[in-house]
Amino acid sequence: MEAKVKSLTEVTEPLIEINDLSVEFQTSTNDKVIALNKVNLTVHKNEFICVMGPSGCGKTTLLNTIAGMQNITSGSITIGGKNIEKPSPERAVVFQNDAVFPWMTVEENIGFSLKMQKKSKQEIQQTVNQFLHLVKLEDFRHAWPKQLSGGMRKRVDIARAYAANPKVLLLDEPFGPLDIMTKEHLQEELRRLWMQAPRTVIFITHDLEEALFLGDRIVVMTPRPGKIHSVYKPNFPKNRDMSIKTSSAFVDFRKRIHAILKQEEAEGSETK
Ligand SMILES: Nc1ncnc2c1ncn2[C@@H]1O[C@H](COP(=O)(O)OP(=O)(O)OP(=O)(O)O)[C@@H](O)[C@H]1O
Repeated sequence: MEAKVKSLTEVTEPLIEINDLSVEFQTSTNDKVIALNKVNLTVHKNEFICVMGPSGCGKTTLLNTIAGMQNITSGSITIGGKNIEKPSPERAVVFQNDAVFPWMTVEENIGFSLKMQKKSKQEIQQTVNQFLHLVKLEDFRHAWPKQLSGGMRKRVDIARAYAANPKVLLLDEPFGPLDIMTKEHLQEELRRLWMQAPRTVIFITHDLEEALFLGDRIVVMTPRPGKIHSVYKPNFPKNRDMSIKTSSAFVDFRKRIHAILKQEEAEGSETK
């Protein structure tokens, strides 16, 4: 059961079903680390979910498990009713450090996965052009990654993941290392891209404002062993820009979730 779902007004088709998911690790000293403990969550088709929580609460483990890169100890994850067993092109992952190939131009990077999928040259070119346009890099199609800024490379990385036409996009703190202005610019661009080309997105972040700006729902996890503490649906306008950050509804949500995170942090340090 999801805890405290706030004003869930839209009902869409469930796509990802996470049921009683637990993941344990064995350390080198043979100790057991419970990274996830009976996590339950339903993610709907074309929903944008942000996952937040204290460091070490299992956010990356959750993302890696959905990606099929991490074994499940118990419970299950299904996508469209099918169990996840291994990585698949239907789930594209974007990490904190971009995965842009330095030996390929911008357009070759964006078209790479389509080439691997043996799409026709014409289809590759069409999709590459569409995403170059969506991430506003048309003038840089022949540029090499080393000629781009960090923010531009991140746009290539997101376009590369998107162009593969995955059902699910998994993003693990993709804007973490960027400066605040670049970060906010990319947040607006990602939201705009998602509005124009909807996908199911799971976005991990430490940044509460980023989560509130980007997400349709915000999942707050507890300190290790990671569980879902609460799920919020702020219902901000679908089409949004940075100006919502100063709205009273945004400030109010920010305060509420911040208080929960502070309390979790305090409880976590008491039990250490
Ligand atoms: N391969 C591993 N072996 C042992 N323990 C691990 C392994 N991977 C993760 N852990 C532990 O599992 C817990 C969850 O880790 P995870 O990286 O998922 O947390 P996180 O919430 O993403 O953290 P952060 O926000 O700091 O990136 C942590 O205590 C971590 O030390």
